Amino acid sequence: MTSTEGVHIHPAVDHGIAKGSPGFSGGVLSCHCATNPVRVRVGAQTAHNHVCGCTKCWKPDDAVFSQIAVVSRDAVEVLEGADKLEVVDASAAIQRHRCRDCGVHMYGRIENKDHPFYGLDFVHTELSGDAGWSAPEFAAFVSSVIESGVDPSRMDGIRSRLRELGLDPYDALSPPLMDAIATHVAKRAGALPA
Ligand SMILES: N[C@@H](CCC(=O)N[C@@H](CSCO)C(=O)NCC(=O)O)C(=O)O
Ligand SMILES: [Zn+2]
Ligand SMILES: [Zn+2]
Repeated sequence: MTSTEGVHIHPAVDHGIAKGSPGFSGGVLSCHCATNPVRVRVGAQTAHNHVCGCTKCWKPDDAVFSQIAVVSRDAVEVLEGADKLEVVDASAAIQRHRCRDCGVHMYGRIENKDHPFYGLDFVHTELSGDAGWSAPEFAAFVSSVIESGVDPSRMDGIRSRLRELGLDPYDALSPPLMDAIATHVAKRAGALPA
């Protein structure tokens, strides 16, 4: 059996996963700047929280995965420090707005109205001091951690640890999200009724 001792995923899950609170209605995310932090209000509970191994999502120092969830873009408002925000990659589907001083990603927005997830922003709820955010439910883009330099020999341990935590590992998004994407594509192509 593969040992999971000493396998770190992300600080928000390494010591057990906090459950979301019923009725939780959001909070304020702050970047890591000691002075004049960027502050972003997320005025609703998040959904589809997951850990993500892709190279594009922001990870705290030494974490192998990011933790990221979605929320309606209407619920996201920059309260302070808008002048410090810059888009990491304007050509990406998810335009991640990061603090140019500390590098933390404050929200990721989809501007393409044809994208299956248009209307949802991506946020890292660990940037909030509030408890009650929706709990991570699965692990996405697990094989992608290799692209960040993780030795492939560590993958058995990483996948075992994810399963131990109850975060089923996938090399893309979870099956329900992949089905939602495929349904959107099929409707646009006329393969399914709109
Ligand atoms: N192997 C690539 C995968 C990058 C990727 O496709 N990431 C996903 C998930 S991010 C949140 O779960 C994605 O949808 N990306 C769109 C975008 O970043 O704009 C890698 O690791 O880079
Ligand atoms: Zn900052
Ligand atoms: Zn990602």
